[in-house]
Amino acid sequence: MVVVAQPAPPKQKTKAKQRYLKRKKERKKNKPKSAARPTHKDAEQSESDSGEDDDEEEPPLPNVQVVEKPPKKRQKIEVQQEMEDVEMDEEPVNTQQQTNVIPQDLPPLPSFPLPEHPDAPSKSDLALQGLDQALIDAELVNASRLLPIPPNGEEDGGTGIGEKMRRRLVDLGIVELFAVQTSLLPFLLSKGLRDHDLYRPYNPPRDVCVSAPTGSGKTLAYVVPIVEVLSVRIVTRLRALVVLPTRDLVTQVRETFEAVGKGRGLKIGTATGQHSFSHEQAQLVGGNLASLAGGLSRVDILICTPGRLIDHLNETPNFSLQHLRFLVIDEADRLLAQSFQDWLAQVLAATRPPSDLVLKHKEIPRRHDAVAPAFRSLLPYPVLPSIMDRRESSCQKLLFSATLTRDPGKLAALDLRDPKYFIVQESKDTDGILDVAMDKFSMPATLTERMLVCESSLKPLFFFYIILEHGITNALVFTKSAESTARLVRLFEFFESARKSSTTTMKAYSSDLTANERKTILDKFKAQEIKILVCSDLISRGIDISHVSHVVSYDAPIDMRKYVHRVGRTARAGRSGDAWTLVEEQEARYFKTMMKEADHFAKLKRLRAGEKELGPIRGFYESALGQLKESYGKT
Ligand SMILES: Nc1ncnc2c1ncn2[C@@H]1O[C@H](COP(=O)(O)OP(=O)(O)OP(=O)(O)O)[C@@H](O)[C@H]1O
Repeated sequence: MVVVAQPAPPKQKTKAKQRYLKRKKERKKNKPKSAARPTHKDAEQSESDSGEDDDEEEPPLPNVQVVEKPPKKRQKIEVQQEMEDVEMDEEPVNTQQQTNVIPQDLPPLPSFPLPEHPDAPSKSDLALQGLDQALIDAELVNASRLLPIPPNGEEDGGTGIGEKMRRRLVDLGIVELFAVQTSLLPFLLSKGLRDHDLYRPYNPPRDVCVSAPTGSGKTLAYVVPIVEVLSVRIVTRLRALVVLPTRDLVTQVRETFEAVGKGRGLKIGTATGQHSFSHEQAQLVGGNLASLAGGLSRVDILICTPGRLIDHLNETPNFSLQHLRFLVIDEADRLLAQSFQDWLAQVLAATRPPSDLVLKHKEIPRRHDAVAPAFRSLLPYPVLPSIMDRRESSCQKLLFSATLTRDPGKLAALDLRDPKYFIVQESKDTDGILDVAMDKFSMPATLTERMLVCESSLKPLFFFYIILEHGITNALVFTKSAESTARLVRLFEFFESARKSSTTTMKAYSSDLTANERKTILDKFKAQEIKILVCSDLISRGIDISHVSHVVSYDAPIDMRKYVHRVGRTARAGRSGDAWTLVEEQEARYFKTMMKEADHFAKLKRLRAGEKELGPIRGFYESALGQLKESYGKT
């Protein structure tokens, strides 16, 4: 059925529109006749309704009746709705028109790859960024490298050491050089030194940083060259200074110097605060004349802790570092972390000539090596070849550690001169430079590592279990404090008496004891009269006791450096060793993460102990615990 549309009633015009239409009519009237075209009234009407201001006349519309279809209102709204879903920001559009213009057979839009986020740089990439060039150029040394020492004859076999020293080493049972020594000795004992070339003011030596695993022979790597070089000296001056973090290490290194330097006439001194200050002063310097040129040293080599060194620098007359040919910082990362009175800055300043000092004639000794070359410009007369020649301090800094820091701030404080790095790595497959950059440490290949996760309240029981079950003796046991050490030893004594056993002797070694008590205990342990020594981290670094076959971390170490040094008390010099770590359940996650970050977790054997294992000794343990409570109650 066809419906004839009724014309819509005329709309009410606003005053503004009426004014507009009037002006429009007037404009049309004023137009020239030729330009005018016939218009259709309806068209004019619709145009004016649309509100467009257009002077162009519409072509005449045919006079037809308009037949309109019923409006598809609902459909239109739906389309509009869809559009809104898609483009929220756009103006509503004439959807009808739009659908009309989109051709149906368009090819699909090309798809572009999604924007990609660049991968975050790996930890290793980050570690290598901004790395010191000296570290990048490090000499990598394979830990398995050995070099036989020819005992007799002119040929040194590439070791760089003289005949006398070779004979001495062989006498000490050292018939081959360990990896770190194979590189360092020839480097430090370059040709010419044996021709009485003590100082090299015009061609000063390069400083050295060494990273090598625990027990790999770092001590001999500096003791041998120092003895070799200083043996040519005429006047006794303090020419080698070895700084170590603890008194026990000072004693140990002194013994090595004495053994290696036997028959060379070098005088060796120590300063640790173990003796009175005046006693130490009398050992180190002679004479009453203050500021005697070059100091008046009684020792060629001084081995000391940083605190006591600073005391002597500040308060001992005639104590001078102007002659230093070697400054050794062993356990360097630990010492550089120690800011005691800014010891390093004070030591370095003392090796350089002061700007305001001029030596007087009577102070000037006659022997040619009595005043260090770098200090000779202070003399009141020119010294050949010319006073204007630039002479640098010949003090060569040697840094050693199994966990060498790469902290640029700490290394910068050392003011290293053209440093040369040596990195000893256990495996050929690892990247030693990257490992140092990422604080991943090389361990002795002969070390076996185990961990045992335990309930914290039963930790002593687990500890006694591994001692008995695995026959642990000749062991160092590390705890977190002196108090914890004392308690564990006491509990073990009660445990042993409950078992009616006295085969295993266990003693505490801690800062609670006097220096003499500690020495006695350490000597007994070295003589194997004491089987197990329980200690805090006091002796976790550097201490070299060859028969230590086990290390137990009763309290798990809180950082990787501590772990490396503790476990490094065994498996030294190529011997095998076992390291155990007891990890409380609540610490397990942290400990595992620490190990994983150091790429070391896979090396750990994980062990368990349940009631089946612990049951047989639980009764003794509970009895010991009761006795311990009672004894603490009494005290
Ligand atoms: N060439 C060698 N031949 C035989 N034994 C050696 C040799 N070099 C060193 N040793 C012995 O190896 C042991 C470990 O040496 P040293 O104490 O110097 O290790 P280290 O690298 O300083 O360890 P740490 O990092 O724990 O201080 C010592 O007993 C030392 O006498």
